[in-house]
Amino acid sequence: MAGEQLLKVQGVETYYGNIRALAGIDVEVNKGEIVSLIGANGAGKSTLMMTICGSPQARTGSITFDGRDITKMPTHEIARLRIAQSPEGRRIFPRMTVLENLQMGAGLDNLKYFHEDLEKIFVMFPRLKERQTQRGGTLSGGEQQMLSIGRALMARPKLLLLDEPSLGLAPLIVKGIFEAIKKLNETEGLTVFLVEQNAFAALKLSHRAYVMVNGKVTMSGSGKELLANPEVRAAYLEGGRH
Ligand SMILES: Nc1ncnc2c1ncn2[C@@H]1O[C@H](COP(=O)(O)OP(=O)(O)OP(=O)(O)O)[C@@H](O)[C@H]1O
Repeated sequence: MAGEQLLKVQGVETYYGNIRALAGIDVEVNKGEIVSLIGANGAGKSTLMMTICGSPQARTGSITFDGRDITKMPTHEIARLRIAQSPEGRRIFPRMTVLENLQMGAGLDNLKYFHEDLEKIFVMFPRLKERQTQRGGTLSGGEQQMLSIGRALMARPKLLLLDEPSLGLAPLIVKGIFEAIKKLNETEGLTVFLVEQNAFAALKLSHRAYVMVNGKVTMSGSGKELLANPEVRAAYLEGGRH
């Protein structure tokens, strides 16, 4: 049901050796929401995404997903609960074709929906349909991003985690990808947690957002509130495209 809590991150600390990358994070995502996490390089955004997926694991605090404690669950079990990730850098399989990459995303559980889901993704990203037989590694950056999102969607996620979908892409391509995310949310009720350096695009798209600085959440609010917030504007929006 829309509005119900789906993900709750409470007091999470994550370390790389002795270095504390997350210093007590509290974040919530409700069903049907698009929530974004913005912040500068090195703030810990990707680390939070990875911690939700169980690698690295949180040293303290708790992560609950769909009513289950996933804090110490191995990554493959977390994926089975239908959290799908489109990671930073896309990580598609470069030697496999577009179609094979999408098949890999579907996994064995979803084979019966394969053709239906594939058609949806081809409607969303017609470019992928045209390039079905092309190897992933030879796609353009934008096409690889579409493939990475498409592959994550083939898993029929309850929660889609997107790490920097706009990275290295031209503004027009970013616009197309963000519109596709918005449409998925509106038509299918897909819940999305998005990490972005492109704060303007992310805040415009999101129902709610968190600002992260040095491993801590320093601000949160609706996308609109944060877009209008002078501190956010000065730190993340001045000089940007808006
Ligand atoms: N594998 C690792 N080993 C050691 N330190 C790491 C590792 N990965 C990240 N860090 C450190 O943890 C901190 C948070 O990094 P993280 O990648 O989560 O930030 P980010 O907000 O996603 O940044 P960016 O936008 O640049 O990707 C940084 O100081 C980074 O150097």
